[in-house]
Amino acid sequence: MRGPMSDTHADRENGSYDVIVLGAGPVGQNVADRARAAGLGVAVVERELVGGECSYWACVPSKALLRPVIAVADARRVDGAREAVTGRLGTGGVFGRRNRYVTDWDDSGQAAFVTSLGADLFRGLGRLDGPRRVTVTGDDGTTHHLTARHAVALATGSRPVLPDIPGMAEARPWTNRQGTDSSTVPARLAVVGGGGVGVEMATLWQGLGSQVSLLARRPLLPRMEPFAGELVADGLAKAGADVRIGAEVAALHRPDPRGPVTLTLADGSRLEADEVMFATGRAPRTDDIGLETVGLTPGSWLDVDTTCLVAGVEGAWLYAVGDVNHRALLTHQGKYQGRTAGDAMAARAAGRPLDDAPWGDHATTADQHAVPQVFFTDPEAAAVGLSAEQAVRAGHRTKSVDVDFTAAQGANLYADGYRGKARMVVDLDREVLLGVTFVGPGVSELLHSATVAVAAEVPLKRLRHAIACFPTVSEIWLFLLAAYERG
Ligand SMILES: Cc1cc2nc3c(=O)[nH]c(=O)nc-3n(C[C@H](O)[C@H](O)[C@H](O)COP(=O)(O)OP(=O)(O)OC[C@H]3O[C@@H](n4cnc5c(N)ncnc54)[C@H](O)[C@@H]3O)c2cc1C
Ligand SMILES: NC(=O)c1ccc[n+]([C@@H]2O[C@H](COP(=O)([O-])OP(=O)(O)OC[C@H]3O[C@@H](n4cnc5c(N)ncnc54)[C@H](O)[C@@H]3O)[C@@H](O)[C@H]2O)c1
Repeated sequence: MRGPMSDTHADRENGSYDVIVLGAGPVGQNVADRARAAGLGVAVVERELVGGECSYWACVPSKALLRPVIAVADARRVDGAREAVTGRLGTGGVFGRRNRYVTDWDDSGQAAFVTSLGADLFRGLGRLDGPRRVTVTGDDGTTHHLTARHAVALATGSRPVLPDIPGMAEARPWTNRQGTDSSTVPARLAVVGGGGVGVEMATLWQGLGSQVSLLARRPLLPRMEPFAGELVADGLAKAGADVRIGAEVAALHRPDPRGPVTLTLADGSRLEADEVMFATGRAPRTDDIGLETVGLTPGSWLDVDTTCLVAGVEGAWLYAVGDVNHRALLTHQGKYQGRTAGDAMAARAAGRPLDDAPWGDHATTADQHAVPQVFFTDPEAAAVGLSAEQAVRAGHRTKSVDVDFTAAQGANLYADGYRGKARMVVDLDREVLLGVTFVGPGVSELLHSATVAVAAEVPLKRLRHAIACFPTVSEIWLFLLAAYERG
């Protein structure tokens, strides 16, 4: 096998590369970056926009749109500042801000970044065509046949799932795409699904002036501590949204495509809205990427090892990174996998030993122990590691400590009438943290302190010497540790 720095002009003319990356979202770009940094010849294939769902219809536009909503809510929590907030949000300014952050859905900047790495960018649909082979079909029907000496990385992301409900096609529902790229505010918006997309979209569109109904079968944010979903539901209700837990949509009717949509719920009641959005989970974009040509099942999530190699494929050449491996459907976690897998490919290509023991350079150990996540709702919900219930289920001997943020003067000074809660889950055998959850205004920037403590397994005896500044929201740490010590 040839080592790194093996791509020559002739190789590229022949479509021969060290590494081929399918999908130029944030994750694919990170694989390409690391592989190029190690001197490998890289081809990147993208069928839509370089930058992926995250840049144009997910993280970036949603946070660009949510920020003005939260900024106004924050100001309204401070006596004196509140009086200065008059009127409604300027939707022109809000949508203009979003358009700037998504570069008007023009990917030339990110495409230039990929080529600046020294990677070749192929525009078109990439499909595996047997081991180490990829075919790219462009919109204009042109075809490129590529081969990979060392690795193919599948970074094709995920798409929204629409449940099989009568009338779905007629209802022309919004998904995360319309929820983030629309520039008109529906007077009434029904949002179905109480996960991350549902709660953020409900916060956003209610804040922009829609009358939002959030329909969730189960309590909100089921993967976080229960109090997170409860406080977020309270916040939405306070903002004027109609939050219905235990609601199930049975049928949809929209006889006039320009008219309202009627939702019939399982209890027989009806709800009329101007748009309905489904935020009911994701499916992997693996149905049409040639998985069957390498013995895998089209449409499946891809099982991977700690270096992100796909299980059940001979020869250590096929990697799956980001949403497609279903480890953690988060950009930052996918990028971490991309960096780790890119480094592992380079080590394997050079014949160097792998450092894939837990927390090694070629191991994605944080995927199991220290995944951080923030929902940018009002209040924000932020968590890292295991919830109390997950920790017990994983067999740990634990103690959970809960503190109300009003204990911290920094929180009270940050927002009058601050409402929020924190929990830390302690591993009693090792006296380190397994997980931490913060819910409250401004907690998103507090989360990284907890992520460092969980990932680095900082002993609690040492953590008590990490002093939070007075008077900041971070003072919550002092009260969590004191509550733990009190027993
Ligand atoms: C509304 C919403 C908000 C979110 N907010 C956040 C957030 O705040 N923070 C966070 O961490 N995560 C957030 N997420 C999750 C985040 O968007 C995903 O985890 C992230 O986009 C995954 O990155 P990826 O590169 O794996 O996939 P994607 O971003 O989906 O990129 C995959 C790329 O592959 C391309 N592709 C697919 N198939 C092929 C093929 N056959 N050939 C060539 N190219 C192909 C696609 O066109 C796409 O460009 C959010 C998700 C949604 C829906
Ligand atoms: N800020 C962030 O980090 C952020 C924001 C949004 C999304 N994301 C990530 O993107 C991914 C996708 O989010 P999502 O909210 O689409 O999926 P999800 O799987 O997190 O939540 C979907 C919800 O819809 C419910 N549901 C499923 N079918 C339903 C039906 N027929 N009727 C009513 N409810 C139904 C499920 O019970 C679940 O609670 C998640 O992994 C999430 O973490 C992250």
